[in-house]
Amino acid sequence: MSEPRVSIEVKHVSKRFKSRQQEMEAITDISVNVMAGEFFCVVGPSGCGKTTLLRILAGLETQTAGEIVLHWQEGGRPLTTMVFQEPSAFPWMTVQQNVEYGLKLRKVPKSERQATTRHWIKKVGLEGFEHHYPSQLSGGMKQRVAIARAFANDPEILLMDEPFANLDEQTKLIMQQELIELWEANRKTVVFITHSIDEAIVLADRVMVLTARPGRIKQIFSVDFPRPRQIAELRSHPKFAALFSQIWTLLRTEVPQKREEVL
Ligand SMILES: Nc1ncnc2c1ncn2[C@@H]1O[C@H](COP(=O)(O)OP(=O)(O)OP(=O)(O)O)[C@@H](O)[C@H]1O
Repeated sequence: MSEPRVSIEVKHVSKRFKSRQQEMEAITDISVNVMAGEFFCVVGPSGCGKTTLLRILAGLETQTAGEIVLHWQEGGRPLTTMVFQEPSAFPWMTVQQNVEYGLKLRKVPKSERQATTRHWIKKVGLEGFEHHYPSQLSGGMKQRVAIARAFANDPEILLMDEPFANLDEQTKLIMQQELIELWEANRKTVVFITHSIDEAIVLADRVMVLTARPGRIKQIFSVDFPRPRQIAELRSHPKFAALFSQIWTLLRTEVPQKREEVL
């Protein structure tokens, strides 16, 4: 069997924010390879630089030191799509127009665009809501629009910044299960930021734990539950509890440092 391909190579990346009053190191010397088709989660205390790292991967922010290499078999820069914590659907566009947006930008022919849009609207359970505007949807439905738009775009790399953080617990569970199923059928390279250890464990192939700010790699855990995964079953698995406890033991040593800093 051939070796899995590296998709994202993060080499000694640091980021320092400078303002007139102060300089602040957000992340320090992060080096990690995310493999093609891997679901890679990042957890860490609030303010440790998770979003900063993701924004650097998306090309929205420039690192102060180090290098990001995105590998793609076809050469050039792979297509990268980001899903944010806040529902990011355009309020003046219908569900259908929102999902279609990236395809339109890339000038995908109309018939293919419409078929792809229909496919993803159905996949995320928004059939019947094609002509609704985001203001007519619940929070969970808006995040479904964002996820459908991201998958419809067919990116090589999907960057997700706490996409379920603002959802109620039941909707979150449903969305996690739906995301797992979509991903298991499509195997994008995903970097997924979360505050939630159990969200990371149910979704990820590996979980990277960062220290308090400036974020450094504390440890990377492999999550070897077989796929396809069923969240409800996983959570009651003894290995789930053991892994949760290992990650929490590491993270809790970081949280007090952060509190003292804030107080
Ligand atoms: N554009 C910016 N200018 C100055 N400082 C910034 C900027 N963006 C982020 N920071 C600072 O960098 C640090 C890391 O922020 P970041 O949002 O990456 O953390 P995070 O781990 O994603 O936090 P949270 O979990 O609370 O969302 C914070 O102290 C933040 O205030």
